[in-house]
Amino acid sequence: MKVCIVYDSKRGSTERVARAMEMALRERGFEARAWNAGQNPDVDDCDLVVIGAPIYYERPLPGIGRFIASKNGLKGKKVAVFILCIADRFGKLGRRYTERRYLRMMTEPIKGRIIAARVFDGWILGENEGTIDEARGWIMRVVEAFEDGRGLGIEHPG
Ligand SMILES: Cc1cc2nc3c(=O)[nH]c(=O)nc-3n(C[C@H](O)[C@H](O)[C@H](O)COP(=O)(O)O)c2cc1C
Repeated sequence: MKVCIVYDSKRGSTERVARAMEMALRERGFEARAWNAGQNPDVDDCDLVVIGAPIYYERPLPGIGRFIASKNGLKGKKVAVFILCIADRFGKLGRRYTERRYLRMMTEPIKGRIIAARVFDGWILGENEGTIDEARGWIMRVVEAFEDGRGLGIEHPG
């Protein structure tokens, strides 16, 4: 099975998370590759496409939307989506907000089948090691769900 991770990132944290996922998958023997959305990778032969972006000024970085649009909404693909942001830190309201606004902006243009969506706690200065651990764990559970034909639903930090 081949997993393609496509991300956008301005200050590097989303790239770091995408690379951690790529490495975790490869360690377990999966074929996995991470690309910046600007490279516009061909994902036709990918079984699972993982899409990730950070939130800036209330919206995902636009490179990821351009990528999704350029692939006809990833129609016919199984897709997992993740975002990095900080709004999730603000209790129940923050969690609801990240789902209803941020994740929705990621998922709405996708025409493929979304099997998992995940909010990660981002960072501005100083890597968030907890996020890296959670990313490694999440991607393995996503792949298991894919193999079992299940969906994982929406998950938040912690
Ligand atoms: C200028 C700026 C604006 C941001 N705007 C938001 C925002 O509107 N909502 C939010 O939850 N996080 C916001 N963040 C937090 C980022 O999403 C977080 O730092 C993320 O990890 C950055 O990803 P990157 O390093 O891949 O660019 C902002 C961060 C910066 C520096």
